[in-house]
Amino acid sequence: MKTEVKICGLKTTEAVEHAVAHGASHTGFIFFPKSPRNIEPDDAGRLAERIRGRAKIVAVTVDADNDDLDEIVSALRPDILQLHGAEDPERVLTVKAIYGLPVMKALSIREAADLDRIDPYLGIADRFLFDARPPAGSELPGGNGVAFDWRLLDALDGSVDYMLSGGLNAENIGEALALTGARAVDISSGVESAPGVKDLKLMDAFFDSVRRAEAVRPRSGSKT
Ligand SMILES: O=C(O)c1ccccc1N[C@@H]1O[C@H](COP(=O)(O)O)[C@@H](O)[C@H]1O
Repeated sequence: MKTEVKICGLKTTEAVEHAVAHGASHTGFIFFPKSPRNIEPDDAGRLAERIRGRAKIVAVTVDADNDDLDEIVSALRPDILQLHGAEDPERVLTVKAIYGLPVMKALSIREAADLDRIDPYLGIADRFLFDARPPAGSELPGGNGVAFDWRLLDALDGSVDYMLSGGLNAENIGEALALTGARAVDISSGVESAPGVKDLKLMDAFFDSVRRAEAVRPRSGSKT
């Protein structure tokens, strides 16, 4: 089975079209003003129209209120809402009820106990996104280019559906996939030449590494 790849933080036509043409299953648009990847909802909507139906469109938000979500959902018409803040299970349920969209809840992971935070969202979040804890002083809850210890996911119940994220790049994705058996991955700064600037060659290198890792993956899909 092909690994799902989400290229996140897209801001240009070139980057969006390249990502999808080269195998991105998901495209991510960031709505967080402090991020170098922040995009206005109308601009994201225009970009998304170019690839709608060919890849899933993901709106990435951080503790957004209903007014902001209304604007984002109306302009982007996303397939998935990625909630990357401190949204509790009740808020996830509310967002799902209002917008009728699947929610991918991001959780930051640094130590084994962080996996306990999954439980309250089971049956509520449609999918999880596991990212690293932001480094001290970072203003960004994600997109920091920092990885966590992927071995922590050994303790994960195999039925938990998730995207692996945080500090992935063409050099480490093979090891990340081999260790975790992840079926879906998410990358942002690892395919950038500068914060917020997507690099098409780095994207190609990442897709190549994912395909190489798939070629040696056990057919059962079990972890190596
Ligand atoms: O990328 C951002 O700037 C961002 C801002 C606010 C919330 C989430 C953000 N990014 C998410 O974090 C992952 C991991 O990023 P990276 O690969 O470590 O740079 C990214 O794919 C987004 O889902």
